[in-house]
Amino acid sequence: MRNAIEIHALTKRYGILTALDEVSFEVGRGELFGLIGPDGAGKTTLFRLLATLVAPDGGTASVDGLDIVADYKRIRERVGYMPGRFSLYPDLSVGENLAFFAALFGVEIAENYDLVAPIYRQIEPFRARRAGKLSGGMKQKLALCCALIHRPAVLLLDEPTTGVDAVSRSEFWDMLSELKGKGISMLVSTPYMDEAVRCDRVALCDGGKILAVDTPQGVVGRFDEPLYALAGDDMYGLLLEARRHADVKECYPFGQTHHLIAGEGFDAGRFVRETTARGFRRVTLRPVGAGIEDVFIKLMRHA
Ligand SMILES: Nc1ncnc2c1ncn2[C@@H]1O[C@H](COP(=O)(O)OP(=O)(O)OP(=O)(O)O)[C@@H](O)[C@H]1O
Repeated sequence: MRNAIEIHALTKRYGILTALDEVSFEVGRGELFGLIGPDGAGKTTLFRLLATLVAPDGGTASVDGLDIVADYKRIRERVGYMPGRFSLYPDLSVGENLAFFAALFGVEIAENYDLVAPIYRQIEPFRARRAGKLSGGMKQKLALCCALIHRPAVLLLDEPTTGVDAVSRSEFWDMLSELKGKGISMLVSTPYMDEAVRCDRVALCDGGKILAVDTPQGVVGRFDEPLYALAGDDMYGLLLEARRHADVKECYPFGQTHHLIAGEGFDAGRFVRETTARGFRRVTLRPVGAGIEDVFIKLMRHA
C-alpha cells in the first residue's frame, strides 16, 4: 500500500514570496509525523495544500493514495483537517457542533462513535455549552472529535496545542497516541520543540524548506559537538564574552542558561577561571546533552 502522504518538490508562492520551496517527504501508514518549525515556516500552507484548499505552484502530493489536484474531491472525504485557529461554530453547543460535522460528511454519529468516544466522553458533561464558551483544552478536544467523526484515514492537525496549557497539551498527545493505535495516520504541526519526542518521525522546517527528516532520537543524534550550559550573574555579558572567545564555536540563549558549543582546544575549567578573573560572578559551565532545539538552531544557522 502507498504511504499515507507523499510529497514531492511541493512549491507554493504568494506573489514574490515562496511559502513552500520544493518540499519533499512522506508519512507512512499509521505514522504519527510531526512538522516542527517557527511561525512563518510554511506549515499552514502545507496543510492547506494537503487539505486541497489551495493549489500548488509546483511539485506533487498525494494523500491516502489520491492526488491533491486531480482527486481533490475524494481526498476531502478521506481527510480530517483541524485548522490552527478555532474551527468550530462558537454559537453552536458542543453536541450541535459534532452533529453538524457528522451531517456535513453524511455520517451518523453512532456509526463512528467508538472512534471519538474516549475524547468526547471528556467534554460530554458540557454537551449543552456553546463551543465559544469552552476552555482552550476543551475546544481542542471538540475540534478533534469533529475532525474524526467521518473516520478519516489521515488526520491533518495544524498546531493543535498552540495556546493550550501544559497539562492539556500532554493529554492531547496521549489522545493522538491512542488514535495511532487505531491505525489513523497523522501529520501534526507544532512550534513546541518538546512535543517532537511524541512523534514517530519529525520534519524540521523553516523558511519554506525542510531542514531534516528523522526520528526524534535521530535528530538529536545529529548533534556531535561538545555542548555546555553556561550561567552566571551577568548573563548578557557572559554571552558576549563567550562569543568573543577563540575556542567557542557558538553561544546562544537557551531558557535560563546559554548553550555553548565548544571548539577544539576549549577547556571548561579555564573558561570559568578566566571569566571569573575578569569580574564575572558565580559562573557555572556544565556539559549537557543536546535537544531538538539545539539541532534546529544549528541547522537554521548553517542552512
Ligand atoms: N494568503 C497569503 N498571502 C500572502 N502570504 C501568505 C499567505 N499565507 C501565508 N503567507 C506567508 O507565507 C509564509 C508561510 O506562512 P504559513 O502560515 O504557511 O506559515 P506557518 O509555519 O504556518 O506559520 P504560522 O504559525 O505563523 O501560520 C509566511 O511568510 C506568510 O506570511
